[in-house]
Amino acid sequence: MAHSALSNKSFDFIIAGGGTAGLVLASRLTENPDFNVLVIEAGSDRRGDPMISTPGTFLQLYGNKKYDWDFKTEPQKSENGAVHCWPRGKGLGGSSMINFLMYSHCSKSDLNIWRDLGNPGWGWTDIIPYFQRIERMHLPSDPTRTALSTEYIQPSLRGTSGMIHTSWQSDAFSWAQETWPKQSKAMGYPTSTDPRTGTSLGLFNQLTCVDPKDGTRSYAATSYFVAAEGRKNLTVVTESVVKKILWDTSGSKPRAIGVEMETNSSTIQVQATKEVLLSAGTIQSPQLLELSGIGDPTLLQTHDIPLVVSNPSVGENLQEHPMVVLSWTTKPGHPTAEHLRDDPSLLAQAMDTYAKTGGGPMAAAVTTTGFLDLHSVTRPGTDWSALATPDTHLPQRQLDLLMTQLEDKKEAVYQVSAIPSGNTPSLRGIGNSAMFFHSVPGNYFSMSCGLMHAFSRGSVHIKSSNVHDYPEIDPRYLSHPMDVELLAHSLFHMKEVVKTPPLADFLKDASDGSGEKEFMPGLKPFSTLAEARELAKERQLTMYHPTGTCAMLPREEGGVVDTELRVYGTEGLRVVDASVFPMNVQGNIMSLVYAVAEKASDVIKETYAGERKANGVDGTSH
Ligand SMILES: Cc1cc2nc3c(=O)[nH]c(=O)nc-3n(C[C@H](O)[C@H](O)[C@H](O)COP(=O)(O)OP(=O)(O)OC[C@H]3O[C@@H](n4cnc5c(N)ncnc54)[C@H](O)[C@@H]3O)c2cc1C
Repeated sequence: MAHSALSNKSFDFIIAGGGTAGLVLASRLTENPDFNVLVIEAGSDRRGDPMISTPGTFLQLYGNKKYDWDFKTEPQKSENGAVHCWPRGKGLGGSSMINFLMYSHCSKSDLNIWRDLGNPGWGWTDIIPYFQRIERMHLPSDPTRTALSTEYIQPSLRGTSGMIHTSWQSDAFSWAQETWPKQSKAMGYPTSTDPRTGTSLGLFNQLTCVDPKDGTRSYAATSYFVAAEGRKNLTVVTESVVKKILWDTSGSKPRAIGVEMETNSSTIQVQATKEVLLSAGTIQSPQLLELSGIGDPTLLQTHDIPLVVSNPSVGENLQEHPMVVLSWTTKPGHPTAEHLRDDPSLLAQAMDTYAKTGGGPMAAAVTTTGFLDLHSVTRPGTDWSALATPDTHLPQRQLDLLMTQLEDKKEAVYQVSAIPSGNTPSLRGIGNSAMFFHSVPGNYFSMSCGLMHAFSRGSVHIKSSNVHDYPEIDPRYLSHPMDVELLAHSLFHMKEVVKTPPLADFLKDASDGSGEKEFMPGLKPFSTLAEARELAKERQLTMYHPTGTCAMLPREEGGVVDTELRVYGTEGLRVVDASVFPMNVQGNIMSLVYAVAEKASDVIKETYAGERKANGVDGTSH
């Protein structure tokens, strides 16, 4: 549809943001031919762009405004003013279009905590069917099963006919991938089980969102959107920005009746007869609420935005997975990413293999990951409960639940990952691509430890009434002392891991006789906890998993949406994306974003099922 033809047109549902969650909604809602749906997406349709579809090019997308909003955080007080780049996907598919393709899973306890926070219907058993519905898992070939030790997966727990392809590469296994599960055994970690069982510890090679048919990225635009694309009841406009929600304030509650949007340099209004659904993500869904008059009255007044609903919780409760990375020098003869950097003929060969077969190194994403509990990583003797200090940004109930998970021997406190490549965290404020594509001569291996349940809470708020002004993002990284201590301990543990064979056999010994492995140049040695704390502050990075800014919680406990994801105090308005997570969960969160959107689609369909019957559409009585 021509953008101009949209003006004053009406739809049953308007979805603001055609990202990960937005395209699930679009696809599922238009299964009902009676629903007329409009999706408005700020970015472009990048299907077919090899930079997106080739798994091996993802690290080059960050900071490129063609694909990435390229947000920056506020200077972080607890990190001597450090600024972090926060990439977010801009285009059909949103962040699923640019992410690392890792297909992970939350724990049973993570979701039961959601339920216990006042969200009946959102516990483990409630959400599991949606995980099944999302996934189309491809069994590994025999060489893959042997090389990557994939036997921990229980196929019976997995979806095999869903929208998102999950698989492992079929060739070009790296020494790091083959060694990783063996390292788990050598460290005495628990034997890995399928994360779908609800608990999952140890190191393993996880699934990635790659369609093995041609080795391409499987994401919201190539799956959910493709399934719905030809439907007459779906309209998708790209390169168009939702500016704010339109209201009817004549009833007892303000009702969302459409949106104001900018398209082709003009501003138009489009009507929604049933609902407006915000799926603009953790940064921009709260931005749109505030621009539309829902938020803290003082903040809205500062920006001359008329108050529609007072709710100071909008944009609060921001949570992330902070992580630290260490890198070591590899021994000669073990290929790393730097070999591709330094030898253009190797890169050309990899590209050629990918073009001809859809395989080779360019078809591989990161698989080497795992989860560890507190006691597997930290040094004995720390009084963790003494570090659980109250914080005005962290509700006491959340603090208590965080402590329960921290002390639970079955729960992951850390996600540990590895890649055969160096990393330069000092460039965290310059760009994520620059950090990975470092220019330090030599070959390296990196390991990271990320906190699954951070204690620090931040916020996202508008800086002006203009949708084009990026909001103020303040994760308040490491503002809680627990996070600093947990990361500091993990730095010591990583040093122990790399000193243990088989991994130790691939890394150079330090030349100073210390018995340590040789760090990548520029990395400061540390031997005391005080030094490790400082290093954690210098090297802490984003894991790209912000959540929680439009939390599904009781309103008096910081909630923005209820258990049907309706925005408190309004009618005809829901938020469906990662911003509704009340508390962050273990692992890479995309699978849960898909699951939340699948469940939301069911809830919305159910809301109007009665209406269809009442209208006699199903041939039933009035
Ligand atoms: C670099 C990176 C790596 C990651 N790696 C992984 C990984 O390997 N595995 C994993 O599980 N998770 C990963 N994640 C996290 C995961 O991808 C996201 O949490 C998830 O995709 C978020 O989905 P969403 O629907 O909440 O938001 P998004 O998918 O970001 O969708 C929001 C959409 O709204 C659009 N939008 C915003 N504002 C407006 C507006 N005003 N008007 C119109 N459109 C608008 C945006 O352009 C975007 O398309 C990663 C994320 C990033 C950024």
